Amino acid sequence: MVWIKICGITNLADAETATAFGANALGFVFAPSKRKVEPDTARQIIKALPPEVEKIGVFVNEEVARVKEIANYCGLTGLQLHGEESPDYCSYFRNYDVIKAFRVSNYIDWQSIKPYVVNQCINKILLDTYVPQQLGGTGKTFPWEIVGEQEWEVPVIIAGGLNAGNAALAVRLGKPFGVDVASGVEKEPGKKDPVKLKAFIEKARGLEK
Ligand SMILES: O=C(O)c1ccccc1N[C@@H]1O[C@H](COP(=O)(O)O)[C@@H](O)[C@H]1O
Repeated sequence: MVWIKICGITNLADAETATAFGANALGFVFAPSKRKVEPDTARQIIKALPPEVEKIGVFVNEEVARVKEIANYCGLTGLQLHGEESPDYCSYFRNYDVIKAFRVSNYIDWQSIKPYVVNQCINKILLDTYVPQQLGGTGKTFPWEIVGEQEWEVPVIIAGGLNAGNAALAVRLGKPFGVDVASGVEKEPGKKDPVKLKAFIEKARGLEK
């Protein structure tokens, strides 16, 4: 069954709704974003969530000490490093599930990803759509078939522009370990739409009636 992360959680109601519909992981953005959440808020939400739900902090080129401080304070279980973090940087977080994001246009630059895999400093790869001057949450897709054409040595997550209308195709073409969505299940930035959330999870998992 495909692993699903719902990103850009800013309030408990959305976190509980996504969890009830079967999300495996929730994402909390601590980088500059329309979905940015304060550590105090994230901590309160995370405290109320069941242990089996993964709590992933999203960071972009943040200082190592600050990432560790927020992760510890909030009770994060994983880190999504969405900037230009190096393999050495990633290896500072051995106690966390480390997801390294790489931005993709119409091909995958395996040479830039390989050092992270060879050094075993990450647990998962996330492929998000390259949009100049935007760090994430772009709402734009890339050709998912380029993921499915390759053998991966670590679990791969597809992100970028996913929604209930395209999730099933992304999973069929890309054959990923998981999918991640932020803007495609929102009413407005930082507020999720329960109807879109439910439909996304059902479509990604092929469970729709
Ligand atoms: O969601 C954000 O605002 C964000 C900001 C900075 C870095 C990453 C961010 N989110 C990640 O972006 C991708 C794609 O999002 P979308 O579904 O296209 O809106 C996803 O991996 C989010 O985790």
